[in-house]
Amino acid sequence: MSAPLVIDVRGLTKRFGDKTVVDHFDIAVPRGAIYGFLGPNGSGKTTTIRMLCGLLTPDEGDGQCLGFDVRREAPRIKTQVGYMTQRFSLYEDLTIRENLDFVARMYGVADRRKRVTRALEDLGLADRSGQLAGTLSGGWKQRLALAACLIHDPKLLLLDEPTAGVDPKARRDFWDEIRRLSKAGVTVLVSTHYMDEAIQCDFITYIAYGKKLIDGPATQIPTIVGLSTWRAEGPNLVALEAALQGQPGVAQVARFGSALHVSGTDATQLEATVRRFEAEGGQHWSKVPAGLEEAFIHLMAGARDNFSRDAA
Ligand SMILES: Nc1ncnc2c1ncn2[C@@H]1O[C@H](COP(=O)(O)OP(=O)(O)OP(=O)(O)O)[C@@H](O)[C@H]1O
Repeated sequence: MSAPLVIDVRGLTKRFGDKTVVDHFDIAVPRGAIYGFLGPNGSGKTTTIRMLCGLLTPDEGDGQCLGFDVRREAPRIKTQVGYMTQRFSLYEDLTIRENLDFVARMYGVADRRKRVTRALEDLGLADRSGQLAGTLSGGWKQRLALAACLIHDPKLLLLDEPTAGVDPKARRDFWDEIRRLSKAGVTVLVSTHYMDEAIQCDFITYIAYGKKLIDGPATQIPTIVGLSTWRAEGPNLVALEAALQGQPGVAQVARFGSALHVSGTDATQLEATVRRFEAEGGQHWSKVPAGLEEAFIHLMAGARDNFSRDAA
């Protein structure tokens, strides 16, 4: 039997003035899932998250979050959600313990002092409990923010770019914690711009210009998009990149470290083009599985075209 849905909304729409920033967005998130929320800057992720947790009222659309109506029962949703905002939103001039105590008090947490002490220990913050939050490094601030949004044992975590600007070790530790929470039955909706994080999600939805472009299991997104990808390694990649543009079957050419990835949806045409370039020598070509990044670049190119048409 499939897991019950913790979030199930349809047609969610938000307008600011005459601008529609979230446009008929649907999402269904099963209990215990880690659901990645991706899209370029300004695509409407934060606005959607704020509608889901009851901080913003949708202009259109309906559905439930944690079994409560997103329009009519926002106060009840708020009590069971842990929301980590994009910017550090705790008090810089309070200590770590004081911040956690303040949040625990707001949520009316029972046995508050014990709960705060446990939170400090769980997240490895016990030794630093007397330190002012404002003096913490980015990684430790992020740990504190996570501890604060877990203090009332929420069933759903909404994390808005929680690892932006955090070093790789801290990001890895953070994701270990997310997986541990998910195993314990906590549902996680997390926005991110990092592909290595996206691939760790059970499901992904990708939004651009307020509209959902795709959703599905993270590992299946490239297959759903239907991309075929070839990798070119060797010298003169700048010239190769220019020469490949507009060739039959080539939908996109993108740099991946020291290589070029060339992708398209017409596998036969693309291979014919690749073979032609391969015959000229110079670079080493290999077929590689399409990744999430190629899939999203491809989707974005299509979305831009549609957006220009819409705007025209
Ligand atoms: N209160 C507001 N009033 C007017 N416009 C707003 C408001 N909040 C957000 N917007 C606009 O809505 C659009 C979507 O913003 P949002 O923050 O939801 O995007 P995002 O996908 O979270 O972006 P990022 O990845 O940069 O955080 C942007 O154009 C933003 O300027």
